[in-house]
Amino acid sequence: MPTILGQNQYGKAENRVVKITRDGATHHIKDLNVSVALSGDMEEVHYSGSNANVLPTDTTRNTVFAFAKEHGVESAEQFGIHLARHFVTSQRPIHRARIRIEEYDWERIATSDGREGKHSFVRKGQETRLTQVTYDGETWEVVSGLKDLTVLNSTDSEFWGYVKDKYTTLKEAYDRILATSVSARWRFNWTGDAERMPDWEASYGEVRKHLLQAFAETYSLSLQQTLYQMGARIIDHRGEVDEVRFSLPNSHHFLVDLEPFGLKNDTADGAVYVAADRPYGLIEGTVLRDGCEARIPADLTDL
Ligand SMILES: O=c1[nH]c(=O)c2[nH]c(=O)[nH]c2[nH]1
Repeated sequence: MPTILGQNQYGKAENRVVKITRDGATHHIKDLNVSVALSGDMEEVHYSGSNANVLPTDTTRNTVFAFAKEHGVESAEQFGIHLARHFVTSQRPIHRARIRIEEYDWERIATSDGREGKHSFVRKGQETRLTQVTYDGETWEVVSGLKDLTVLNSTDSEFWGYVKDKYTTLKEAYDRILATSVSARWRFNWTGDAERMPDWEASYGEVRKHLLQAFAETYSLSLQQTLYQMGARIIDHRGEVDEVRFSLPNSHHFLVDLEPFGLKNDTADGAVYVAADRPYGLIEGTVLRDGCEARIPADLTDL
């Protein structure tokens, strides 16, 4: 043979596992991105196409989710060790398993009365803060905002009572995860008067705070309702802002079906979700101070 097979590995990459454990009303979240790479006696599948030694990548994916349910996720290291040991010791042709795990950290969102939130989280790592200042020699316009502020409520979210046609398959949800990565812009009503210039730094912190608190404290029947509440909370508390526009991807978290492995997986406790990447719902809207004009472009990428 003029060619020979060199190093090779295979598996399922980027399994987005979210596990919510409940300690009464206080929820804990473990959010992992798990990639499995296996190698061993894999010459035949490459040379002749015989799959006799191939544990499907689909099975490696199922194993990740089933292990999250059955054995828990104390730490990424412990979870990785458990998985690697399983693949190498349970499958004769597999000699090496490499489990890579990224873990995303979440912080609790404090409530408006200063208590620590029980089931509302903001992902650690700073969002990007944005501003756009326009001046034509006469008129000032300041629009500030943020993007990539990732938030999650592990309960207090439902979605039901929607229109159903022959293409509707979505099941009504009475207790779901609500998660989004907030992109927002808010327009200041400052007109250039140096005496009345807002404290931009303080304003940013306050707008962000109200946005987060409204997200955490709204019992949500739809992301649209949460959007409106976030905008209204900002307008109600911040006199310097007349208009807020949001673009909110609905980051779907689906309960994984673990029935085939004899595991019951419901929202009650220790639920394991797959954080789906694409497609995602995209909910966008503007909230205005009554009587004010909408000037932020509908497409935030135009700003
Ligand atoms: O909050 C939601 N709003 C929707 O418009 C929608 N559509 C959908 O499929 N799921 C959801 N969730």
